[in-house]
Amino acid sequence: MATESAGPSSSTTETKKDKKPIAIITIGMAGAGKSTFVQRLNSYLHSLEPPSPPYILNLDPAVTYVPYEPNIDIRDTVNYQEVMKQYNLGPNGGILTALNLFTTKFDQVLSLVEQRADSVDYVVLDTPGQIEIFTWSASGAIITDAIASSLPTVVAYVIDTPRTTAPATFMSNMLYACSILYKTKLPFILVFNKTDVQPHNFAVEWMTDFEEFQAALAAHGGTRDSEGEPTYMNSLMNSMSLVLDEFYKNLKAVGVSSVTGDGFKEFLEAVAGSREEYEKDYLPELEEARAQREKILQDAKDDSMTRVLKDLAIDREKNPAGALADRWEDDDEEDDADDEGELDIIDRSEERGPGEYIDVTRARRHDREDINWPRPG
Ligand SMILES: Nc1nc2c(ncn2[C@@H]2O[C@H](COP(=O)(O)OP(=O)(O)OP(=O)(O)O)[C@@H](O)[C@H]2O)c(=O)[nH]1
Repeated sequence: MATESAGPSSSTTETKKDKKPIAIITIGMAGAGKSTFVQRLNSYLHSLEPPSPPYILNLDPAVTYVPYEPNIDIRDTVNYQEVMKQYNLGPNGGILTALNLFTTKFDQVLSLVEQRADSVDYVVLDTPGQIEIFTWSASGAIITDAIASSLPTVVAYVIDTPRTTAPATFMSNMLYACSILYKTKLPFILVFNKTDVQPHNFAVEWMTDFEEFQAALAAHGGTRDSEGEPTYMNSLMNSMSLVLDEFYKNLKAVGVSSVTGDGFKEFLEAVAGSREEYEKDYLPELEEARAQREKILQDAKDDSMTRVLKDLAIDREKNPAGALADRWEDDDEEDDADDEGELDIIDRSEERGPGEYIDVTRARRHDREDINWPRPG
């Protein structure tokens, strides 16, 4: 691929020292091309002048092959096949449980990402193929919130353009995107992928010109019943397209081909715009929510402390000799210090560890005492 000049967010315009990297969470239906997109984005960023290699996280425990070299790979931490066997789960339950287990260690992932904050411009997350496992699970929400609290974050919603040319499919895809936007409230980019097979201008027209979409809807079969009246589905889609018209105003849309590399410059421009959006809209809300959470936590702590001190005073009054026994065991403190040093997440770029799985089978039997996976809830 030809060497590109530095994109809008690369080091020419962003000083690594004063700008945090931006996190790109790649979400999309199975087969939309997420992994190929991440791979192309990776090679595009490497080809910039100067190169801007991203820090990549693979969060799909079930994927057999990823076309890029992730820095952190969920498969190094959780053995999805073992999780399925161990907890007697099917494929989707296995993926969800593996993601839940990984999420319990996500603070370690964050600290590894933060260590790289000075040297990378982009942190890219590839998510499981089963979109709902990430978008509608508690662990997906925890991971998204954790990343978004720590770095400017944007969601890249990858769409299989050739498969979305029918108005009804297009609309259901947009409704799904809409639900993710309102759930995460993060800056959002619609990435129309596979434009080498199907250019995405039809989608841009439908998003910008409501009447064009109505005409496409009317031209599609099944919109009128035998008496020539609009069908229920047709009326529903008409009303929903009006709702979506409002939603499109909050979105950026770009067309890319993950095969040829077309459109990646525009994608990075959209990402740069999203950073501003994150700082202007998302960050103030986040800080307010965080301050509120901290206040609630502090109030609860103060309340508990007051009650503990009160109980303690009563106890000491009744039993003055017992107060002498109120000491921490030295051993406990040592154990705590050991726990803090434990590190289970592997950064592949620092330490190669093929086969370094955390074997949940053994972990449950306590062969490895440093790892204590919780039971999936
Ligand atoms: N023509 C064309 N094919 C693409 C493009 N991007 C991805 N593909 C193909 O689409 C198929 C699915 O791509 P993946 O990257 O595996 O899709 P995914 O969304 O990661 O799939 P899951 O792992 O199921 O989530 C593969 O056969 C890719 O080669 C593209 O831009 N153009």
